[in-house]
Amino acid sequence: MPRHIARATPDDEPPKTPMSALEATIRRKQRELEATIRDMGMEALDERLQSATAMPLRPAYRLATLIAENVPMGRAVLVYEVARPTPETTSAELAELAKAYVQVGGASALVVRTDSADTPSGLRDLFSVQQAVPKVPVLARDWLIHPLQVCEIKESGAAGALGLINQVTGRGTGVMSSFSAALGLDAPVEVVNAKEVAELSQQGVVFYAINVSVGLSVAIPGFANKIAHGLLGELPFGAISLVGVRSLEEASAARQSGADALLVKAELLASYGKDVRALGNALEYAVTLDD
Ligand SMILES: O=C(O)c1ccccc1NCC(=O)[C@H](O)[C@H](O)COP(=O)(O)O
Repeated sequence: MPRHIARATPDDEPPKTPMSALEATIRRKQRELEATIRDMGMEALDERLQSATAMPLRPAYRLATLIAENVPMGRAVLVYEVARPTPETTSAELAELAKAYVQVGGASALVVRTDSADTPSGLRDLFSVQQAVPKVPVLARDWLIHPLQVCEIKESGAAGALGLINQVTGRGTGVMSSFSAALGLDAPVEVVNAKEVAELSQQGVVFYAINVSVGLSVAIPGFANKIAHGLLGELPFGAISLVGVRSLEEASAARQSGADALLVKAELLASYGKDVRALGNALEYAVTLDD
């Protein structure tokens, strides 16, 4: 995705600051949600939000629980991203890929993209994958900006969501985080600096996400690992961490820096093609800590 979207300005107008790709995505998301809420009506929206809180997910916090069980044994939880290999891939094919990741590839949890820019049937994909691997926590990956999205994700049977980004939701992050928690969902909050961690931990946030590709337009070897290492060191005692990794080297470095769970991103999965077993073995080797 390009970092900036260039906008043509007539010669007599002062040049405008280019809209970042993130801003453009969030504006699109806002438009999509506004249309959904307009069709649904405010009353129905209120009812939907209330009934979701009245019936929280059971068991709750499946990913956080899995991490709490594994970390004391010295094991990292590997969360694989189940991405469509081609735009034509169906929900059923995605579910088969998910099964392979769990049964042969060593995934302990999965993430499915639900944004309309990635799939025409995000919530169906999420539902199909969760049905295919009922014992495994499956999370949605989307841009989370409204509680309605959290309800939809819960209603699809998922265990949680990735995509609550403090840089995007700002002062609304606390509300989104506690609403997700009230529904029993895991929704780690993506942070980029120590100030955010300090503010969010004051608000009771305990599960943090680190995306090392954020804001890095120049590929300096080892720089992303240093960022992850620094942020992991800022997390309060007892906090849970999930770090996104794009290579075996990043997986190994994140683990050595103390990451509890790793989001194994589509780039890394794709680099092994169909050899899911080889991928699982390589990852296991990369994240095993020497005594
Ligand atoms: O993308 C990550 O590395 C990541 C790691 C841990 C938890 C969540 C993560 N991503 C969720 C997001 O919503 C991303 O910030 C967003 O999709 C942008 O991702 P990218 O285009 O790969 O920077």
